[in-house]
Amino acid sequence: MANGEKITVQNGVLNVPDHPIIPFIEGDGTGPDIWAAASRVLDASVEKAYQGKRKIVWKEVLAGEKAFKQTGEWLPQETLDTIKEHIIAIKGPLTTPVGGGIRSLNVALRQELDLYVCLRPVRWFEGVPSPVKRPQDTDMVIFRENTEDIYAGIEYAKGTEEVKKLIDFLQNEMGVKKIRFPETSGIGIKPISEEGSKRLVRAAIRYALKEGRKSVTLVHKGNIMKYTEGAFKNWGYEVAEEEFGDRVFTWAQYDRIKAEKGADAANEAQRKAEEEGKIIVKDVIADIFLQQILTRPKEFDVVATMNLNGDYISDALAAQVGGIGIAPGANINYDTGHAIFEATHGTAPKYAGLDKVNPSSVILSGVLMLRHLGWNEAADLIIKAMEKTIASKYVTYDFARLMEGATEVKCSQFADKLIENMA
Ligand SMILES: NC(=O)C1=CN([C@@H]2O[C@H](COP(=O)(O)OP(=O)(O)OC[C@H]3O[C@@H](n4cnc5c(N)ncnc54)[C@H](OP(=O)(O)O)[C@@H]3O)[C@@H](O)[C@H]2O)C=CC1
Ligand SMILES: O=C(O)CCC(=O)C(=O)O
Ligand SMILES: [Mg+2]
Repeated sequence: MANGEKITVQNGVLNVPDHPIIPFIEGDGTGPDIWAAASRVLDASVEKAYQGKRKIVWKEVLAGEKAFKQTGEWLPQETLDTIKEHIIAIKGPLTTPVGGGIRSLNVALRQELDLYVCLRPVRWFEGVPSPVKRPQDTDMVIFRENTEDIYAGIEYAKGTEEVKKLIDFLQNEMGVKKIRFPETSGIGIKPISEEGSKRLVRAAIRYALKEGRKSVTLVHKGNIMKYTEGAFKNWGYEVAEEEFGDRVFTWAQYDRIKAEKGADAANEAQRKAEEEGKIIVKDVIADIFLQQILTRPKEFDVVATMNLNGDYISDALAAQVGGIGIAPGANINYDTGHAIFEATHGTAPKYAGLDKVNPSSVILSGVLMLRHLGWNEAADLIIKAMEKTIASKYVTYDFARLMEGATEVKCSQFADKLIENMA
């Protein structure tokens, strides 16, 4: 089956042939260097784990600068169709200009395929340099909503007809008096829906139950944005209690018990729930969360949040375990089975073509993909090789500059060493 076969889905369950065709986007900037390294590591792990019985058949699809050069389009329809058809894909980073130009292709891919969960696990590998004293205490899994929020792209530039119309509507029909400088404002709109929030929190709770995690924390700024972020929190508690009633204990329940029977009774109810192995569903306001992940990381486990908070939190948490050179991710629709695996970081343009940056984020995104396919033996080989390689201080520049006695290697050499360490 040299040409490979398509992955299919039935009732949300993947059917993975031994030679699945998996589309990949190489990415812009450092993408080509990283992808060359990552694909070699993924292939080697599959070869070693299954002795030739299984093999990924890679199929390149175009997006970003390479697509624009070859087709005149940034995100060709053919790319979207191919990914839709093959269910699973993996990608390198794509450039988004700031303050004008094309809108994010990364966001477009997520929205077009309705990949509503951006899953970003954050764990520490022994030996990785970190700015915190106990990086091993950070072990969280971010569920970032991936299709709504200000990422919906409803935004109008200062001085345009659109923004004038919108401001006029807000002032004259909605009675808005608080636009401080109406003549020179741009306006962005933040849609957050009940469906979008509930499907995200549902996925986070299911994950927590399946993986034996202890808590799901809803992170929001609901004190300020009451009907978007505050509503997200309320809908999160609703879905937890309505759909997972006997397997969770929520802080909304805690508050009700406290109001009725006092704090001791509420504490006792939570203690009992923890003892019974129930998932604690709690919430925290986003600003203090960013302090507490540093000061009390052990208190957080699965984190469910909206798009913008999730974007900030992803990079902040990645820093605690060694930075975005080692921060993987997956964009998933749990209903259709579609998923695109990608790193948390971007194109790091100043390092493009230097064979320099850390390929671990895309490699670990590949590990998430292998696990998603059920190919755990290959995934385990990569994790073991990564642990061994980092422990031997054979690392790319980002880790080398923070480690004593490290051997700094190129992106491709790091991949070579991982492959060697699979043996
Ligand atoms: N999903 C995606 O495709 C994403 C795309 N982007 C896009 O990428 C472009 C650049 O964004 P920018 O904000 O500079 O963020 P980047 O993540 O591209 O880079 C910021 C810094 O992070 C470090 N870094 C990034 N990648 C690696 C790596 N593989 N190994 C080691 N260190 C790494 C480097 O730090 P240092 O210089 O200190 O070594 C780099 O200068 C923008 O167009 C942005 O929109 C951004 C995020 C995600
Ligand atoms: O699309 C982009 O350019 C940025 C995306 C991003 O920051 C992310 O995926 O975390
Ligand atoms: Mg980001």
